Amino acid sequence: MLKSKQFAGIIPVVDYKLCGLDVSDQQVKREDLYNAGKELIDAFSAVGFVYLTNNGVDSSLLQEIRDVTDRFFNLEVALKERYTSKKSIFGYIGLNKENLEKAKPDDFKEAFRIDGTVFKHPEKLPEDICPGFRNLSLKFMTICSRLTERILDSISMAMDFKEEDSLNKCHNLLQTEINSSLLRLNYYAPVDQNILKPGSVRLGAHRDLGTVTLLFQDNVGGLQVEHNGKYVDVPPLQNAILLNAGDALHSISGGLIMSKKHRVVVPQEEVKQRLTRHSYAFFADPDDDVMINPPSIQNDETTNEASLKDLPNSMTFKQLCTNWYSKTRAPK
Ligand SMILES: O=C(O)CCC(=O)C(=O)O
Ligand SMILES: [Fe+2]
Repeated sequence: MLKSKQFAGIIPVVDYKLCGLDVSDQQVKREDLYNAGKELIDAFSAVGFVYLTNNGVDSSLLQEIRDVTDRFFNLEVALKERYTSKKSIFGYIGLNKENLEKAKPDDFKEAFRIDGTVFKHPEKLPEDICPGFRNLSLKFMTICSRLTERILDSISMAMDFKEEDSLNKCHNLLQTEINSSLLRLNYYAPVDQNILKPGSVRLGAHRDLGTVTLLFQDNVGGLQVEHNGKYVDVPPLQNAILLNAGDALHSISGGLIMSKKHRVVVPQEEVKQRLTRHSYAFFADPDDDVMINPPSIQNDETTNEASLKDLPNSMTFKQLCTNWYSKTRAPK
């Protein structure tokens, strides 16, 4: 039974005011973390997604991030491509350069990926062509990590995990190069029907592979989640962060928490097609050396899940990413 009283469409809404970042580490109460955790788990096990309101992330920071990303993505392609890395997934990725859903044309989006290596190598950020990018993105990543720690505490307590098995113990190394957690700044340009291939999506259907994703989206819409065999709209909710569980949390929770497929479609209305869509996704992953079971096969035609059968029952998260995800999915 879902305890949440409020919903946005089918997405339960959890009020995090007693646990959000406005409350200091010293003041936050275990009981409040536990109660919120119970609501999160209810939502994750029913729909896989939940909106978190009163989370303490400052809306003026989000506006600054939006301004700086608008400035960056509006630069000439050749300038942005100076920040595309050939060796890693860090940096700029151009329009139609990725494909999360093999049956569809390439994803109609641009993005900039920032992982934990940035704290040692801030020169990987495009500060010279986009002043302000560096400080803002580092600040934003730090805030996302802090909120993630609270959320993982809430979930661990509500799951009755022992202190030594808590989710935060598996995410000790957030913001380092031995944890693959990542901030992806997504920029979905206005859709030009003349160049769009039939069947195009802004982001192909996929499941997230880590523990929990914090998604900040504007009010344009287009995100859909698979629910009871159908794709259902996720209506934007102002000032709320959308959380969704990934495959790693599905495994760690013994299958209780659902990692649901989702996608971003091109809006039907022409007025909406002419809008730019912004979203920022912070993907929290377990540390590289955390032992994890491969997710149970979820009948997912978008990836080659059959290859899961060849995997051992338990391996490190890093091995899982290298042996399976990198062969079956586009990088997150
Ligand atoms: O842009 C969005 O709203 C969804 C992004 C997403 O699902 C992802 O980045 O994994
Ligand atoms: Fe996703």
